[in-house]
Amino acid sequence: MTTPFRLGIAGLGTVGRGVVRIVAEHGAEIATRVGRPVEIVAVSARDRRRDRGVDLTAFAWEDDPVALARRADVDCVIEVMGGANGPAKALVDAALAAGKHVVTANKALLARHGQELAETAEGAGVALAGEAAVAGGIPALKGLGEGLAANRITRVFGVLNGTCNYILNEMEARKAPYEAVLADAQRLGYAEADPSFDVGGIDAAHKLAILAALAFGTRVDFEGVVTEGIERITLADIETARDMGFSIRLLGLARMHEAGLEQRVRPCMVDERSLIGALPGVTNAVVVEGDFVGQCAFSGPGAGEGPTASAIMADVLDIARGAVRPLFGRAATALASAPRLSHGDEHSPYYLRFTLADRPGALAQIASALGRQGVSIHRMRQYGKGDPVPVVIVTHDARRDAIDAALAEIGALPVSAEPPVAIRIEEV
Ligand SMILES: NC(=O)C1=CN([C@@H]2O[C@H](COP(=O)(O)OP(=O)(O)OC[C@H]3O[C@@H](n4cnc5c(N)ncnc54)[C@H](O)[C@@H]3O)[C@@H](O)[C@H]2O)C=CC1
Ligand SMILES: N[C@@H](CC=O)C(=O)O
Ligand code: NA
Repeated sequence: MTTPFRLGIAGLGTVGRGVVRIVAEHGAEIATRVGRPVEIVAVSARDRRRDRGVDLTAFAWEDDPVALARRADVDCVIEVMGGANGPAKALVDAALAAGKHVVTANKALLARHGQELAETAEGAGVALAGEAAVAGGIPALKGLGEGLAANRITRVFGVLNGTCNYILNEMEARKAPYEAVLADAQRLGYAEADPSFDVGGIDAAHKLAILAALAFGTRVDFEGVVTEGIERITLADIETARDMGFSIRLLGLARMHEAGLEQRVRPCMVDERSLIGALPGVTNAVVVEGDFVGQCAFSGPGAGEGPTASAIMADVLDIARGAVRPLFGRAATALASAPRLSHGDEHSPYYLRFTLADRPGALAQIASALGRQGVSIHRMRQYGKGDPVPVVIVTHDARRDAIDAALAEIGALPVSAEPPVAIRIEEV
């Protein structure tokens, strides 16, 4: 009789439920692939009485997730509670200390504590795996860490937050305001418990920090990700972008320069016909450039019950087969510190939106502030005749620090009715 591989699941929300379903529906095939049964033995969540639409009667219940982590009959703990600190961190610490493998979907935890946790797991000879944490169902970590492992990576970028992609697409399709579409993303189980992590770019920054460590062999540096969300993007920006042949995407990008590691998450305008520009709904994409392979793109569902549970179980199957791989593709203690590229050194063409009082000379003040910072104008357009009136300017290639300085100056002018918005135009 083969020994089963026994799972304990902490968290029974969107993702935890999906894991229960996938084991129930595909248990027999999974056992054939792995060569032994994979079974859930215990679960933990906040409310034992709640009906979650899945049968939990065969599993032991633990009110305390840390107790679940310490159970002698659990080989692998699946952490799908969320949160960088608090119970999720306590659970993972306890599981690793007890010599259990850990599979987690928690990018906040890995971005903040992944370095230390990976060192602990590797020291204990157990797995710490997080495929579900980056780009949901897409095998991004596997693709980068295994499939492309022989390459020197030059750049990694992509759309890493499903909620934002969904919001940007739906705002345009339904001509709906941002708030209504965000409520749908929450109802569909895409958004984080605190959705400001999605729309503020923090969730994508968590994922980018993990990807960058894997890509460049550098220590996880979440604090070094320059982060800007989509909160100030309007339907008018989306429609203007479309008019110019662009889609607006929340793009995460990491690249190693001689001067340091560039890590940024920002709304960007990209060619609407590109892979990134055409991503529908909640779809994510991760594009990796390697020196020998060239460019490889992975795309697929980045959030939701099924895709995330699929990624969790991919890690579980690996571990059940005996494959215990380092989370960052090499020993965590071998990851190097990299200097951060100064954010002002970024450069590209920019789309700038100003909301100006309709007064003689208003445009001249904008143009001269841009000129003083050495920002050259490529196109300019005034929309409508209201007061205040939106004015859009597309620049030639410009340094980010010059754009920021010009915008600070313009935002303080009496003719500025709202703070200006800058969206980078990116080649993808
Ligand atoms: N929903 C999605 O599409 C994706 C989610 N993730 C990550 O997966 C994790 C879980 O996400 P969801 O399932 O969407 O969250 P959720 O909010 O639907 O479920 C969280 C579960 O954890 C339990 N929980 C939370 N705090 C607890 C505590 N202190 N003690 C005991 N139980 C506690 C809750 O009772 C609930 O059952 C998060 O780290 C999230 O970032 C990752 C990829 C995609
Ligand atoms: N909230 C996240 C969930 C997956 O990581 C997203 O929208 O991408
Ligand atoms: Na993934």
